[in-house]
Amino acid sequence: MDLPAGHKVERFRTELEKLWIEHDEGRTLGVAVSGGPDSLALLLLAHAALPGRVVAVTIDHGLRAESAREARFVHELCADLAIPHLTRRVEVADGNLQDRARAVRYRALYEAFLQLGTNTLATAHHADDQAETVLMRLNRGSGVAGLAGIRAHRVDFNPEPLAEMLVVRPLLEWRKAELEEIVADAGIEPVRDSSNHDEQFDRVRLRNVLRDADWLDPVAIARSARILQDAERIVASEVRKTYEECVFREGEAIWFHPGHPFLLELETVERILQEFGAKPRGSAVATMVEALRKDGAACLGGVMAKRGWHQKDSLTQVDAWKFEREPPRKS
Ligand SMILES: Nc1ncnc2c1ncn2[C@@H]1O[C@H](COP(=O)(O)OP(=O)(O)OP(=O)(O)O)[C@@H](O)[C@H]1O
Repeated sequence: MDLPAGHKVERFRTELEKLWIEHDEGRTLGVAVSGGPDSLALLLLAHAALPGRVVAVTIDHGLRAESAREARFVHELCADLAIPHLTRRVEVADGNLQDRARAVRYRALYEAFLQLGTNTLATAHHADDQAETVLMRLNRGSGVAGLAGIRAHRVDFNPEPLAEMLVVRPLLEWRKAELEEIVADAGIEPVRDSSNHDEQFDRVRLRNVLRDADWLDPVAIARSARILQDAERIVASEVRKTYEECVFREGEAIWFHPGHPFLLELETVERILQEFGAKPRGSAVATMVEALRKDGAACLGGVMAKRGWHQKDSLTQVDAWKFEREPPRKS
């Protein structure tokens, strides 16, 4: 089997080193491999860049008839490359199938990788995935966190056994076509998931639009998302400061002293709403802040907000916004 060319392996190694915080020579990298072209390319790149330090896991959701066969195919490929590999079968209850399947998949991945001796795993999300995600969120009026897209790295927790998991996405600036080429050059026939073409999913419709719009550049979109991931961290620290200095809890009510840039008011109000257990969309929170600025009153997610005088202390009254739970409606 032909492994990826040297310059591709070098490019991958450079990207991985940026993400692999506290990288040390002996550390093992877990690769989540579905058997599709993207994750097979990730497996080949990782194997070439870190020989003897890669382990892999495949999750069999059992949602498609061929899934057990596909997991066996990945297992055999890993055996050929001497890569330790585990398959985990998971059950997904009905409901929001994709979200639910994702949560169950990550949990199972974490447990299997811990069993294989690593708490670091890579997934094969690439620039085309990132561009689809960012465009879908732009179209929903998302804020900074949404537009930051798929995170290049994130830390998560596995409850049992308790472990900090580092998830890295070293392929976010690679095009899908480049990954397919790596797999084809190795002479491997990847698994094809038919739901990747199902037009009932927004993502697939957008994928088709992107394919036909050759003037849109997914790598450029992915780079912007990366900048926004930094911006998100900076905004988060400003929001923490605003929260400490300008938000006051009084009994069941929360007061906020406004007069900040729109973005800070938006993020702070979103956090206040979360304190009441509400989780509205970013675009709805933006509408609420606009209404508060203009009319001094707004309701969202069971929380009402009104402009009023906040008696901050015996000497100071501040023109502020007061947030309270909406009273139960009379029948
Ligand atoms: N069945 C699976 N087994 C192992 N890894 C998987 C499986 N499905 C997906 N992955 C990993 O997750 C990556 C993204 O997959 P995909 O785009 O299908 O999932 P998603 O639901 O959009 O992503 P995510 O769940 O991470 O938000 C894959 O490239 C692969 O690394």
